[in-house]
Amino acid sequence: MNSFQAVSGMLDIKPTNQELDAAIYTGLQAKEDEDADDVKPPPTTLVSSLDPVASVAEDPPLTPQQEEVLQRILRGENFFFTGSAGTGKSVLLRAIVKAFKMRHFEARQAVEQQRNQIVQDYLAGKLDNLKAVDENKVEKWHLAITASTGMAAVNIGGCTLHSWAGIGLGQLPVTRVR
Ligand SMILES: Nc1ncnc2c1ncn2[C@@H]1O[C@H](COP(=O)(O)OP(=O)(O)OP(=O)(O)O)[C@@H](O)[C@H]1O
Repeated sequence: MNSFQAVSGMLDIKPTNQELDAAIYTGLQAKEDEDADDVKPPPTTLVSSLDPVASVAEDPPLTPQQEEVLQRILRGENFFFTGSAGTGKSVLLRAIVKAFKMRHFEARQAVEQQRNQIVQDYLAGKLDNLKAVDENKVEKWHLAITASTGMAAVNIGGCTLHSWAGIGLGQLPVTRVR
C-alpha cells in the first residue's frame, strides 16, 4: 500500500490508538465557519497556553504512520495529510512544528559552540585572530502555521491564512494589502 492509498483508505475512523495507526490526517482542512473572517487573532497570553510546542509535552507518542509523515516532511517532501475528524492531524502538526523548531534551535546551538571554540582557541593562543563563524551554514526557513478558520487556527497555535497573508477582513483595496 502506498502512502496515498493509506491516506485515502482511512476515512471515518475513531481516534483510538489502534485505529490511528490506520489513519492519516487532514492537514489544515477546517470546519466550515462562515464568520471566520470576523475571528480576531487571540491575544498572546491566551495563545501561550495553546502554544503548539508546549502542547506537544502533553501529546501522546506518534503512531508509526504519524511518525512516517513527520520524517518525510523533515526530509523535505511536500506532504498533504488528510483524514476525518479526530484522526490525529493536529497532534501530528504540533509534532511537525516542534521538530522544525528543534532543528532550528540545534543549528543555532552549533553556531554558538563554534563561536565559543574560536574564543577559547584564541585565548589559548592557538589562533592569531578571532574569526567569524559562518552563519550562512545555519539553515534559514520560515514556518507559517495557518488554517482557513479562526477556530482551526487556534487549535494548532497558528493564524488564519488571511491574517498571515495580510488580507485581514479583506476590506482594503488590493493595492493596500501588504
Ligand atoms: N499518536 C496518538 N496516540 C494516541 N492518541 C492520539 C494520537 N494522535 C492523536 N491522538 C488523540 O486523538 C484525538 C484526536 O486527535 P487530533 O485532535 O490531533 O485529531 P484531528 O484529526 O486534528 O481532529 P479534528 O479534525 O477534529 O481537528 C486527541 O484526543 C488526541 O490526543
